[in-house]
Amino acid sequence: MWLAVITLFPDMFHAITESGITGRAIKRNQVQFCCINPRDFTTDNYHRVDDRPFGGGPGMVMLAEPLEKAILHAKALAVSAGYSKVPVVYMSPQGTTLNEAGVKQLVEHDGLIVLCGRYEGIDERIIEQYVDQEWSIGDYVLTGGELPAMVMLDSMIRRLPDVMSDQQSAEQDSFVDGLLDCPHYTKPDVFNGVAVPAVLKTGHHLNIEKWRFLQRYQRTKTRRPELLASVQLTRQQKKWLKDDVDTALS
Ligand SMILES: O=C(NCc1ccc(CNCc2ncc[nH]2)cc1)c1csc2nc[nH]c(=O)c12
Repeated sequence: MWLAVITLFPDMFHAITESGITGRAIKRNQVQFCCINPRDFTTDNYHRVDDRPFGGGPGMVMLAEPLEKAILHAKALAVSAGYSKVPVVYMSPQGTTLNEAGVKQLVEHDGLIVLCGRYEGIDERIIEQYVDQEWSIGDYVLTGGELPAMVMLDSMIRRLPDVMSDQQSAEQDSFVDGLLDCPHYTKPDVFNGVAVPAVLKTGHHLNIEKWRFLQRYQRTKTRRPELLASVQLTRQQKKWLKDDVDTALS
């Protein structure tokens, strides 16, 4: 996947390019990643990327011209890399709140240009003339769009084929079927006097799968009941639930 990020703080992106699964995917060239700094497209002596808002008010607004040049440069890079229609995504508090469905849609594209704002935001004419989608990562205020961009890109990159060591673990992600995750345990058997649930050491895979499902269902029901509305249970899972209720009532 071809990715270009437009940002005043390219060094921040070392967090995803230099380590972990995302760093490996970039090193393996499963992802082509670059940062483009609007400041490199300024022509004034002060390399201005922002200015005061028309109409007054606090803070500054990112200037349209350096952003436009950066976007056009990113589009030119995409074309020369063989990608024609590359959407422009703007990370914005006014955007749609990102979720797994949104990530799935985004990672279907061959290429993406991600625009990160700072200050109070960017000149509205850039949004009107160049932005295809606006995404937020939640209703809390941050200092810029870079961390939201990294959150979104991390979630996208792990979904690319052959990026996750065990594709299955990616598919079984709790958010894929809508349920929260079950508890996980590893050595030692007993930690501070607390033992691992016995079923996990039986090697009885069906019982283990049943236990894990019931844990996930119970956790979702207790912590995020609203998620249950969009959960599709398999016939087997429905039977396990029935068994569990019968056992509880017996
Ligand atoms: O650029 C981002 N944030 C920087 C930022 C923060 C505050 C303001 C000023 N807003 C004034 C206002 N808001 C409502 C009414 N008046 C502008 C820009 C950002 C990108 S995606 C995302 N997702 C979750 N949270 C985020 O902050 C972000």
